[in-house]
Amino acid sequence: MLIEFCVFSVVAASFLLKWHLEYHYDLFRRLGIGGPKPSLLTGNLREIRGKHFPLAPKKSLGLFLENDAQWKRSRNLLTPAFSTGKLKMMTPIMSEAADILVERLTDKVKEENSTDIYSVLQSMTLDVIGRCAFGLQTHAQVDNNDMFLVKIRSLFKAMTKTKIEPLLMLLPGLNGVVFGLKEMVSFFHASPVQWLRQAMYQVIMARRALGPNANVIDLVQLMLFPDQTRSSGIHASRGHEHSICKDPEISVSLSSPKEDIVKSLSTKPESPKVGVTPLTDIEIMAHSMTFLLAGYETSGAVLAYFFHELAKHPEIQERLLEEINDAIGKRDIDYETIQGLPLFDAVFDEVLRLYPTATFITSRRASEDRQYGDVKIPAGMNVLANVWSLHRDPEYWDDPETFRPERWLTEQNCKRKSSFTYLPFGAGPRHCIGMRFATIEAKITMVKIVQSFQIQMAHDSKEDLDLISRGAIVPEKDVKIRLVKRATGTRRRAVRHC
Ligand code: HEM
Repeated sequence: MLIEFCVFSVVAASFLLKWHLEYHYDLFRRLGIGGPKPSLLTGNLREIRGKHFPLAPKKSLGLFLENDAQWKRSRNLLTPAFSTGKLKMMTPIMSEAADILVERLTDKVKEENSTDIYSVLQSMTLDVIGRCAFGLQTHAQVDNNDMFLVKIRSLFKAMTKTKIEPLLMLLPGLNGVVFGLKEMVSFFHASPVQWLRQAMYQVIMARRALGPNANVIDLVQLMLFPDQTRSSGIHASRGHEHSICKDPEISVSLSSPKEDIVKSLSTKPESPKVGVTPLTDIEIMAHSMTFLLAGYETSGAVLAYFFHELAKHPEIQERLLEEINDAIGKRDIDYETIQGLPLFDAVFDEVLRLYPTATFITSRRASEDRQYGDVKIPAGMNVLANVWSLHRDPEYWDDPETFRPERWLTEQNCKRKSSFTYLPFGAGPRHCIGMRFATIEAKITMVKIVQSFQIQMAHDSKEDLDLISRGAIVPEKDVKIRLVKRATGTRRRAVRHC
């Protein structure tokens, strides 16, 4: 009897599991959404892994993770930090980082026939975001062992290597448990996330100690004291030493023993004002981490794609140089001078059309049931825009696989930017908050590079880059190019270290 009961239970459980999986995998068909037929055991996992799609596009911190009223409040509080005025103040920092890049590459040209530009650019974008966002004088460009660089690299490496995706695909209910466990592990072990949080925490504490009148205006300061920094004439910080600040009074070492960060951070906002509830320390830390990761990963990859395409198109480089000479001449590059460079803008737009690096983060949750033709989107469902395919769809683009910046110089294609067929930075109220920051950084860097070097394909360059997805779509390994120094380069700006 017991044996019969056991056999019956196993058979019944198998039928139930089969029914559950069939029902689960049938969702898209029921909603009228086409696509490859899922297998009973693995769903569409094979197709997804084969094409290197990411599985958790919205797993991040800060703004990425927030929704509805919470997101709206944060976005309102953070938006002024990216105003034209604030960005103008940050451009000298970007320009200085680009000068260091040129110097570093000048040295490399003497020694190497082929340079991996991707790793060099990652270091530069880390220095830029470190300084503009947190006033940190990271030295990633000149020191490969810079702790921020080491930790951030190991964080992204770990993200590439994750082996839990298949499990989460089969049992989506485990999502919360797995991420909770990961949080716990990172809390008790010195994971890169823990180290970076610790660093952010120390910046926040140091800045709180300095108060609203500290003579700096970076993102942390703007988040801590939005009202004070909004109206004042204070300027962008050129950065502090790794121990956070040169001021001995608030100097703190990032390698100091671990503290219970979450407990010691305030969860109540300081001095709440009528109408606006300022960000709490925990929120500021989450937003800081988001800016750090978003600013480092996407911008480094986009600049690497820029180099790669220019190496393949020397004629465009010469036209860019002409444009710089006509529009800027010997003047220094700043916020104003980079505005009048239409060909540069076109090249930037075309790079982002072919390589929309953040393609898999443009998603929205449906707030109500909607019907689009035969497709039904139920309330609560997450919908992801497949920007990569959209940007290469022959229905919208002539010769879509070809790098052709000229397409952006026609009025018809310029209009396309506002028609939801071109979405490198997303769209609507939730579009990338760092869009102008990233654009200015890329343009300043590339103007200085084109002024200083000819970019060529090296003997070991790849015609088509191998790409991987780890949240953003980034080069899998090196991006090899050859640089030849031009006769006249950029002048090194006078650097004010204070
Ligand atoms: C070339 C570089 C970059 C690209 C291609 C890029 C792209 C994107 C995209 C596609 C989104 C989603 C937009 C949507 O859902 O409509 C996004 C969101 C976001 N980006 Fe960027 N990004 C870049 C650089 C940056 C930088 C430098 C920062 C910060 C300094 C940043 C911070 C953010 C944040 C915080 C969000 C979330 C916005 C929200 O949900 O309100 N990004 N980005």
